[in-house]
Amino acid sequence: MAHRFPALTSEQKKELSDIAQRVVANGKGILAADESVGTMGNRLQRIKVENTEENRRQFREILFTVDSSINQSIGGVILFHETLYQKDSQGKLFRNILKEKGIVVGIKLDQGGAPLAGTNKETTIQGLDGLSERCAQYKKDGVDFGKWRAVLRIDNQCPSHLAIQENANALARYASICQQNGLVPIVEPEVIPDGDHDLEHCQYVTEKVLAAVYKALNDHHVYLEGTLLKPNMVTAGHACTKKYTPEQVAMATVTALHRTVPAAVPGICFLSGGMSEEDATLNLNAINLCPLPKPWKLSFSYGRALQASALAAWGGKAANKKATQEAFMKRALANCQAAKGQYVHTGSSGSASTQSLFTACYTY
Ligand SMILES: O=P(O)(O)OC[C@@]1(O)O[C@H](CO)[C@@H](O)[C@@H]1O
Repeated sequence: MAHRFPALTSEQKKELSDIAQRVVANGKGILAADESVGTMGNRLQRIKVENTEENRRQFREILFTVDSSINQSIGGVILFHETLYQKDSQGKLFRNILKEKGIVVGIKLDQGGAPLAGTNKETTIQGLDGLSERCAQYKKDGVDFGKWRAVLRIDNQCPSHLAIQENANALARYASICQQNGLVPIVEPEVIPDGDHDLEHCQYVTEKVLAAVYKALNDHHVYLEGTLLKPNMVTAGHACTKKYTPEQVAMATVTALHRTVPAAVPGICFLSGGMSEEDATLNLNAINLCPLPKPWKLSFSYGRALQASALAAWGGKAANKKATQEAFMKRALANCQAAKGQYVHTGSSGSASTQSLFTACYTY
C-alpha cells in the first residue's frame, strides 16, 4: 500500500526522535514523580505526613533542587498536572528548575481506569477525549513527553483478548495524538505483579500484550523512533512461592522484548512495579548483562524504586533535606550504573532500599 498520507513531517520526526534519545542517553533514565493526589496520599500516609498540596510540593521541591549532577543519571521527569504548575520556595517553576538542569519534562496523560463489562474486573484507561488540546497546551508549557499507563492483570481468564486489544488500541491512539502535538509518548502497558503465577506465565502474557501493542502502534502510524516503552519486567507473581534470580528475570524479560519490540524503538524504561529499590536495580543490571541481542537502551522509569528511601529520610521535616537528597541521588546513580550493566552491589544499602514496595492491585 502506498504511503500517501504521511502522519508526520520529517522535521516533526526529527524532533520526536531527538527528545526520545536525550531521555535515555548514556545510561540515563526517568524519575516517575507523577503520582496522582490519591497515590501521593498513600505514600505520605506511610511516613505519617498529611496529604496537602503544600506537603506534596515540599517533597518534590527537595527532589528537583538536588545537585545538578543528577542530570548524569536522570534524563527525564514525569510530572502530575498539579506539579507542572508548582514553584519552589523562591517562586521558580519546577519545570524551569528541571529544564535548567537539562532534564526533559514529561506529564502523565491518562485519567484513570474504567471497567470493561463482561470481564473479570478488567479495565481500560480513560483520557482520550480532549487529549489533543491538553497535549498542545502542555507542549506550550514546556512539556516534551507524555505517559499513559494501561493495567493488565494475570488471573482466571485474564488478561482477556478484549482487555489486551482495547488497551493496546487506547495506547496507540494516545501515542498518535502525542506525536501530532510534538510530545514523545511513553507507552506503558503494565502487567501488574499480583497473583501466584510463575515466571514463564508472566513471560507468555507479557509477550502477548507487547505483540498487540506494537501491532496497534503500527496500525495507528506511530513513529517508533519517537516513542519510549515503559513495560513491566518479567517476574513471577508476588504470591508465587518459587523465587527467581535476577539472571532468570533478565533472561525472561529480554527474551520477551526481543520477540516483540522492534529495534526502531530507542529506549525501554522499566517501571519498578513494587519491587524493592535494590531488587529493581539488581534486575536492571542483570538485564543489561543478559547475553541476548539488545538493540534498544534498557533503562528505568521508576516511581517507588527511586523515591522510597528518600521519602523515609524526609519524614515531612525540612531539616532532613540533605539526607533526602542523598538518598535520592544514591538510587539515581545506582540505576544509572545498572542501565550500563555496571552496578556493583556493596551490601551497604539502607533498610528502606530492600523493603518490598508492593501494593495489591496498584492503580492510582
Ligand atoms: O511502579 P513504579 O515504578 O512505582 O511506578 C510506575 C508508574 O507508572 O506507576 C505509577 C502509578 O501510575 C506512576 O506514578 C509511575 O509512573
